[in-house]
Amino acid sequence: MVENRNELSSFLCCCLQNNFPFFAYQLPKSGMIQIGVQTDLDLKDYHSLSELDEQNGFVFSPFDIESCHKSWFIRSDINLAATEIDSGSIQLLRSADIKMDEAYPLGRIFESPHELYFDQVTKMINDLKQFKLEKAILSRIQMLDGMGMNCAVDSFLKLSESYDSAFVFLVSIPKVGTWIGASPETLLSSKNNAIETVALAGTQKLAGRIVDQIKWEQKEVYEQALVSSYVEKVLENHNVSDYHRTGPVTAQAGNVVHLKTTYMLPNGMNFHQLSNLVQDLHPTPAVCGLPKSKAMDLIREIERHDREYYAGYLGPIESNGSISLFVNLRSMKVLENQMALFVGGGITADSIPEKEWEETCLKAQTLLNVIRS
Ligand SMILES: C=C(O[C@@H]1C=C(C(=O)O)C=C[C@H]1O)C(=O)O
Repeated sequence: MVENRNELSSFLCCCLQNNFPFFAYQLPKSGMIQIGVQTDLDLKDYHSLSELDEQNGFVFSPFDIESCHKSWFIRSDINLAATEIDSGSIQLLRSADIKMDEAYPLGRIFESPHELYFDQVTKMINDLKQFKLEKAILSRIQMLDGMGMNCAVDSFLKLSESYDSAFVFLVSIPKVGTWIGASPETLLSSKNNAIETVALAGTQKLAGRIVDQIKWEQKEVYEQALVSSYVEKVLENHNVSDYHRTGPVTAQAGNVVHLKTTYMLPNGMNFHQLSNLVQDLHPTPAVCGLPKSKAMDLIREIERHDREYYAGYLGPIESNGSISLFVNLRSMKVLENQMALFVGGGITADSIPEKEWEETCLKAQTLLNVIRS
């Protein structure tokens, strides 16, 4: 826990209450929270990451880039490490007062109860068989009543204290939304000359077992292999061949484990090349499916809610070309007096609806165990 937790908490609450576009995040294994605040409401939306070359800030992109949701860039006009925050830091915010007079549009949040999810999985399995698709990801929303804006900062801080190996974030854009999460999945990261992407899929309950001794069934191995071969195809299309692959190994994410293959890419890719790679990687078959466009159509047809930024990507980018982008998973959209928790899982022709429901409950617990503690 950071020593100045109270000051940090007041600072983040002040950002929220005063409608600043801002972000706070903790990179995996960094143990350090970084904060960036944009001091006006002139937000930039982008189509391709390459438009953001040499900028410092944070990107927030939706699952479906053809939807009404835009990809946003938050500038970090104020850039602070959490440890630097003291009572004087709030003065910095006060000097840039940007109170908005319009209310937030909250959008349509549609919870999928057990019965509906069960029916949707069954339909998805039938469609996968009928149209010969390999995999599609079905998601649902669980509403958390009585936990809203006033719990946002505390929930973020608790997640940052509990999940050292996740990308823990709190991001807020007026009129777009406030999101919190602890993602286990890197989309693409390039820092200190190490460029990395992963293929993550397959889920089991950890249940007190030793991570390295966990065995996987054929269905999960197949699901994860689909993601790996997709990543490899994208790399090949971008003429990246001399990468180093590790795995698949079992990786822990709170109370669940996944299968994960890590790809270390050759040094020296510039921002433009990385942007193009992101464009093609997203959304991976870990959150959309295969073949991509048919899986996307199936998701649009079967899911009744709008994923918005769930299963999109987000993270900091720096003017020196560093990027740390993660998939927006194990995350919640914060509403006035509720939170909408998004969870999903990969469906194949062999899926069993009840097991798929249980998997989403397990994933939801990753967040619930911590924020309700
Ligand atoms: C879709 C989610 O997770 C993704 C799907 C997984 C799966 O199908 O087993 C595992 C990890 C993630 O890539 C989620 O957490 O909502």
